[in-house]
Amino acid sequence: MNSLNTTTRAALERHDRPHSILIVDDEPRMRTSLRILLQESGREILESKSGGEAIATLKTKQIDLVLLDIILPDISGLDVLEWITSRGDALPASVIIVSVDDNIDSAIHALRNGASEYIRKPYEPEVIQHKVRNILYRRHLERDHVLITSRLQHSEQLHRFLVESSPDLIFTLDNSGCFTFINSRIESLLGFSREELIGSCYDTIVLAEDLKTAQHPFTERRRGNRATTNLEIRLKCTPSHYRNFENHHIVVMMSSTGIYGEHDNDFPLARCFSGTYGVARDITDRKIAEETIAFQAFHDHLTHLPNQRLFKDRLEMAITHSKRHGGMVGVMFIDLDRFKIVNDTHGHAAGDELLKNVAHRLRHCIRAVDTLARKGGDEFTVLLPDLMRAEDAALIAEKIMHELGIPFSVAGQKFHVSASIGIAIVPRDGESIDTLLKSADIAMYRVKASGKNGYRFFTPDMNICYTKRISLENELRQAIPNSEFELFYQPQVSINGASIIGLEALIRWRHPTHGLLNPGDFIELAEETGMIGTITDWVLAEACRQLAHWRSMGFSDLRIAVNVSPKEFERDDMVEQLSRFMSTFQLPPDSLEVEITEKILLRDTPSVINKMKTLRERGIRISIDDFGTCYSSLNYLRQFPISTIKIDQSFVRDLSEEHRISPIIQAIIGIANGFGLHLLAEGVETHCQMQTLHALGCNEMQGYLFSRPAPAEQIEQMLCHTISHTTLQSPDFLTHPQLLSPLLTQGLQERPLA
Ligand SMILES: Nc1nc2c(ncn2[C@@H]2O[C@@H]3COP(=O)(O)O[C@H]4[C@@H](O)[C@H](n5cnc6c(=O)[nH]c(N)nc65)O[C@@H]4COP(=O)(O)O[C@H]3[C@H]2O)c(=O)[nH]1
Repeated sequence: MNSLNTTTRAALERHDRPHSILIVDDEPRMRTSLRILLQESGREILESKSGGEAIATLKTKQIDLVLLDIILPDISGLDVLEWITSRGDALPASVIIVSVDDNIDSAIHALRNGASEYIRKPYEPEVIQHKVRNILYRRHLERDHVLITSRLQHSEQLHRFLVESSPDLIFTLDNSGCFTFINSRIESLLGFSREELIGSCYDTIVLAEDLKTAQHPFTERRRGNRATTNLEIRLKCTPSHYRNFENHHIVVMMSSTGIYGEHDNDFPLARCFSGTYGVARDITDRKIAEETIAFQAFHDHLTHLPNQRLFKDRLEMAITHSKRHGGMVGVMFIDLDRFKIVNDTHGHAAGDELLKNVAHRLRHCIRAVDTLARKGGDEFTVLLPDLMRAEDAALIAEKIMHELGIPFSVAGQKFHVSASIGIAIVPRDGESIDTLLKSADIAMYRVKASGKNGYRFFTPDMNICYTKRISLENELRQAIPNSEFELFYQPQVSINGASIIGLEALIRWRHPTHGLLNPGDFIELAEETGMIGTITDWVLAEACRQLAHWRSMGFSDLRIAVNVSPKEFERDDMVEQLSRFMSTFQLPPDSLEVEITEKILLRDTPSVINKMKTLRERGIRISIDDFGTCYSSLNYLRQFPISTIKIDQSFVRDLSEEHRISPIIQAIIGIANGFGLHLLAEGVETHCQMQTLHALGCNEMQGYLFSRPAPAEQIEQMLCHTISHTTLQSPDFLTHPQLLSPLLTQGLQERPLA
């Protein structure tokens, strides 16, 4: 350690500083004669007349030599000497005792206690001058020595600090590759202690797979530009020091250079190679980040399967290979059937989990040389690069269908998954990536169109069907700007009051060439392509506008039901959008009913519940379409603030002359009564269905028996007619159910618009 304090070192470092001499004697004459005797250039002479004064000067000034009398008025000169030597300075002041005391013991005592010389008074001037010169010269040398030693110590300390606190591994190896030095970073980096590594070969810390690469850098003899720089190598961690990643090693970037020491005795001119010096920087985190980025660029983040970029790259290679060497390549397009329902009813977390499980199973259906990629959503593609026969692709498709046929278990629930698979073959169906993917996609759509859950090979005639779908999609985009949508309305009637109590708004698309299209022809496409949002907004605005118009005509109790698809109901701005339309057209809240499907209840998400609660708080009615088809539990009805349930037409259809009893309908009516909900049966087509429903206690109905969905103008005429037709009484109506519709129709013919 450096024993010089900063002041001392600073003083020592001032090389040109004059030597300072302190004369300590109570006799002024003695002091003056010594001053005269010793005065020369490069010397500074100071005087003290007592021991105390001498110590005070020594405390504040850097003194090289003290000429010290023993007999002083206060303390003894020997005490001053003891004070000087006991201070522990790196270079204490030299002391010459100048005394009248001729006792040999005093001299011995003084010399033993650190005095450099003992001169008896009276002294020979030459003697004292000579001794002072010698001491000052020796002191000069000592001062240099102390200074150099201090600088060395300081420099070593600094280097040690730099090496030990370096974030890099710093080491030296002898000429046989064994560690001679290694900084403490090794412990935090690999878990080895320095002691166990010193003397052992570098291969102790190098990963077995990298030993060959490590051989040169760890025994590096070269220097300068030719030496090892920035070589990546993997070092192993001790078992107790595994980091948070699987590989149990770290990656370092290493640089090393040869160390040359003393001259070799046999070759005095050659510098002798004594070992290798190396520095290694931990770049593991950077490597992991790089690998992650590279992986993410080519893989799907949910399933970790190759993404389309990587898939297309491999497909291109397979096509090139097939062109050069012949052979067939298969391209499969897999689309899970009705997967949207899983997302809609169970939420995205369950959907994602299911997709991961599906990906896992699909991976086990293909060979190692094949590539399974996720295209996005519920779509996957498979590359079969080395097919012997096209039929082999069919075998794989069958295997996939069989595997998917086994139910999946996600979040404690069972899911049944099926897929539609389209297959295209190189070179038969094309030799470009886009053509092949498109062909497989078209074949997959053909499977979907013909009932899903199957596979098909692409055939050229499929193109026609595909082209139709694409053009329908393009036309759908233009339907709103071209004002091609219309709302039809179907009356909802009260049997007891024999009146129209509400209307269900049902969208129609007046297609320029295909004529009037029902929602079944385009709503699914609108949902798939994301166009449903714009369509819903248009429907809501138009229904509110129309209702406001009818209410202004005096039909003030009329209400309208509007269908909102599950995906749309999830929209964040759904409630606000609805409220905005209602306030624009100044409609009372209970004049609007939002029809949602039972599937939404199954989602059971806080967002759905909150949205429903807000709607109800604002007075807007909510009805459940197709009630009873999804087996929703009674618990849902308690939890969700519903106002109306609609008996699905599939249950109504079952009611006939022979089967007038329907346990399901009875149960639904019981539930509605029990929960105090409105009840409405839809799809009522026959007299018998109406009477049975009425007998069971269902009073509100909708169906072709009363009226088909019709354009607003026709509905307006119906409304005017029912109001004016006072003869229509409930008992008549029940016994003659056809009364309403024909009468309305007659009314349409007979009565001009009011
Ligand atoms: N066989 C038979 N059918 C009857 C009878 N009475 C009514 N229908 C039909 O049954 C459907 C009732 O509507 P929904 O269950 O809400 O089912 C609707 C609804 O879910 C959906 N939809 C209609 N308009 C819209 C809309 O504006 N937005 C959304 N998202 N979906 C809509 O499309 C579905 C089909 O609508 P539409 O084709 O208009 O078909 C209507 C209607 O024409 C009957 O007595 N017998």
